Amino acid sequence: MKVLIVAATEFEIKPLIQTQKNVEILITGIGITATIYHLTKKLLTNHYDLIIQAGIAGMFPGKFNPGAVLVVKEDSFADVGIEEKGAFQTLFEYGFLDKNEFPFSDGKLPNPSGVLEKIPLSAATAITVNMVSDNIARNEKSREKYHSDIESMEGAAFHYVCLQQKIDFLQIRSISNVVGERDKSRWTIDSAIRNLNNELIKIIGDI
Ligand SMILES: O=C(O)c1cccc(C(=O)CC[C@H]2O[C@@H](n3cnc4c(=O)[nH]cnc43)[C@H](O)[C@@H]2O)c1
Repeated sequence: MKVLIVAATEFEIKPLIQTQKNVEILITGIGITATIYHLTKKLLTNHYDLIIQAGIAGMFPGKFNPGAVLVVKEDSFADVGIEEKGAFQTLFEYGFLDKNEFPFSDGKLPNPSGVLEKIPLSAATAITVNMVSDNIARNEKSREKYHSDIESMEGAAFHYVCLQQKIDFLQIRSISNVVGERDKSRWTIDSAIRNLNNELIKIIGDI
């Protein structure tokens, strides 16, 4: 089985890079734009049976704990839309896009592949943002709207490209911080990356 591992930064998958020399890796850079460009470019000339995106993420407190490693069952572009007189509407709500136009289902980007069920990790609902914010009210609105457990800056872009290209995929995220926490001394990046890579190496070994 031909597998590609995708990450926004080399830092997030350093333990994997250092120990698994035969794994093919793509570092996209942080954010939606860089992810879509670099992943699509890679897929123009290469075929993979499975693509795994791995990275850290912020959590909305409640369901999971810092350091938890999760598999994402559904992701959404949470801040792509129109803000008018203080009220935000997605492209679907504004009427620019049909919420069931492929690859969207009800405005979201689920992982439909059977691979997800074979992964022994808790499944999470995610949102993806262009702009990380410490605005508590804004973050709470996003969490309520999408029932999201975690937030990243690339996940939905990854789902979008893989669904469009009809390639099986997995998004694996470990929790490094609470969404909106900008004091990096309160992030648990080291343990999040350690746990993420341990699980990633197990998954690759089991495939
Ligand atoms: O400052 C550092 O030392 C540092 C080291 C490694 C990574 C970072 C990042 O800022 C990584 C950004 C990366 O992580 C995802 N992420 C993590 N937490 C959140 C969040 O609360 N909201 C959205 N994204 C988050 C994101 O996908 C970025 O790619 C810093």
